[in-house]
Amino acid sequence: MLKIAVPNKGALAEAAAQMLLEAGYRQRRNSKDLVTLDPDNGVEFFYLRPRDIAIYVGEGTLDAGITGRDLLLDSGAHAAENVELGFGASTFRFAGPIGALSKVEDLQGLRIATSYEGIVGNYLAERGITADVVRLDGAVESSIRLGVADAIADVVETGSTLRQADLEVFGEPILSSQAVLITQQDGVEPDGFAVFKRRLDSVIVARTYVMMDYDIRVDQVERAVELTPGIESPTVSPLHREGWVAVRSMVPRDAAQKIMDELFRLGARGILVTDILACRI
Ligand SMILES: Nc1ncnc2c1ncn2[C@@H]1O[C@H](COP(=O)(O)OP(=O)(O)OP(=O)(O)O)[C@@H](O)[C@H]1O
Ligand SMILES: O=P(O)(O)OC[C@H]1O[C@H](OP(=O)(O)OP(=O)(O)O)[C@H](O)[C@@H]1O
Ligand SMILES: [Mg+2]
Repeated sequence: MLKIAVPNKGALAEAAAQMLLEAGYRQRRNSKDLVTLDPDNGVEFFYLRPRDIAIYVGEGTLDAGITGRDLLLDSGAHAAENVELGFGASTFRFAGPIGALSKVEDLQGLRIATSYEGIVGNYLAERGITADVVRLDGAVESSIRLGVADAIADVVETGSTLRQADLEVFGEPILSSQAVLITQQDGVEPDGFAVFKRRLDSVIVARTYVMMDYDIRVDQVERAVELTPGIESPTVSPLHREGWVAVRSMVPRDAAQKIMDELFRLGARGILVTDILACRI
């Protein structure tokens, strides 16, 4: 039985469960459940704090897990990223009172509040900066106003929490994070892991692409398929109407409208876009 760690709460929990459902796995019905067995698929899901997931996977107690790249790096666990899952995106940044700090070197000798002691400690050490890292559990943005820190290092998604606290980011982003599938570093691939990973990869493809169908005159088909090359190759089928063909191809979702405009300009008609529910590429 494949043992998979899933965030039990926090920013990644809902999206992770949703992705697993779309991949055809059973998920817990009650948000208090600690474990869910999916015997049909040979997987057991363990709902754990996202910060702890890399530890279980690194120790080999669990085969794989979903967590944030920032949490994985912060943990220092013996686990590695396997695939980016395309949700939970954020950056990890330094911030300070507006106008007070402009570069990472300005942190020398200051107090920096963060929940990510590992990442911040390594980042400063690599740059030869000595600062006092104050470890807090959350609501880090309040720490400067409340007098326990001079700067913070925290997750920034929309930036609205920083604005509320009259803080601004400075320096380069420390890292870009998102949800990732992790496995033990240098471990043997667990039984059944290839199928599990393929299912998640397929959800990502189904979310990233749409199916596009259109009719086009034969003399324009070469130009049209240049716009819609698909992943392997587009399907071109004859139409009853003389001199026309039907084309079917996967296109990136975020480019679909622009491609439709260009196809229309080439004379394509009956251009239809549909969602892909599931796939194996
Ligand atoms: N807006 C966000 N706020 C916090 N974490 C986010 C956000 N967007 C993405 N993440 C990611 O979620 C993970 C943090 O999850 P975690 O559950 O520890 O924090 P949380 O959502 O702040 O939960 P809590 O504070 O309730 O424990 C990190 O990988 C982080 O990059
Ligand atoms: O850039 P934003 O969109 O504002 O999101 C980032 C904020 O959200 C998270 O806090 P959360 O609400 O999880 O509270 P916490 O600090 O107590 O964990 C994170 O720690 C930041 O504070
Ligand atoms: Mg939080």
